[in-house]
Amino acid sequence: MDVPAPGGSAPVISLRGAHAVLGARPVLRGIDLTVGRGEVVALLGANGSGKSTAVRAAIGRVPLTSGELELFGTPLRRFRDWRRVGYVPQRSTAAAGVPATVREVVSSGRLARHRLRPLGRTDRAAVQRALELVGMAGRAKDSVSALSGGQHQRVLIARALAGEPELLIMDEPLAGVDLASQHVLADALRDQVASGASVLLVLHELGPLAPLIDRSVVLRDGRVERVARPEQLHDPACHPHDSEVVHPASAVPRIETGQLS
Ligand SMILES: Nc1ncnc2c1ncn2[C@@H]1O[C@H](COP(=O)(O)OP(=O)(O)OP(=O)(O)O)[C@@H](O)[C@H]1O
Repeated sequence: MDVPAPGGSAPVISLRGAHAVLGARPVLRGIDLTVGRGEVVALLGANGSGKSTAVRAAIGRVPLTSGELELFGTPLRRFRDWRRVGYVPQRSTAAAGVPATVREVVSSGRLARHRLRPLGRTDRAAVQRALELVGMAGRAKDSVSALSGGQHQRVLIARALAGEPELLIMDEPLAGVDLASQHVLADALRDQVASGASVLLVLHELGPLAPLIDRSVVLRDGRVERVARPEQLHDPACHPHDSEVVHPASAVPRIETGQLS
């Protein structure tokens, strides 16, 4: 049985009893993860605990050996509306070395919306807005290969924002990003959330994003170890397992809907 999200609408992500195997290794071992509409959920845990695999499973990029996944209330096998989802993978330099400008890379975030049609005025405005949100508008004409790692990360985030997704998934968006830029990203995210977006973030430290986070889900060895409010994780970067336990998510699914009280 699925758990209703706050407000009664279907959760944007509903992953239930997810198991996944990579190579011969069981990496997800029965994960429940629900993100309700308008919620900001942080996925925490030690290296190798399965965070990246869980978010990739949550968008169907890692097949489940058992378990269920629904996006916006639709089972994955029937879900087609990918323009509602923006995904920023774990830091990659995939676009580096490509002879593309910052604006071109960010514009590619509109692909799912405009397909092969040329960018229209609305598309261009969304691209410009995304560039401004991450503080990269001044570098729009530069080649991405001329950017630092942190700037590159901001461009990839802008690419996801340009698609105006209802669900934004970011895998370690703060990795290698200086504190000033982390605040820029926090402001960009706050803006998205204010306009109704739901967000799933993989993080090692909450940093300036802490005030935005409704719920933290801590993974350990491919399982949900606990679900907590951010303030209950006094130092998630160093001691993700020392914090106060609220409830195991699997035992108390109500918490997974963000109804911590
Ligand atoms: N392609 C793969 N083949 C086999 N094992 C894999 C593969 N990708 C990841 N794994 C293993 O799955 C486990 C979980 O990896 P995952 O990247 O999901 O962890 P993580 O929590 O995101 O870690 P980190 O904090 O280091 O990014 C690790 O033990 C990893 O070695």
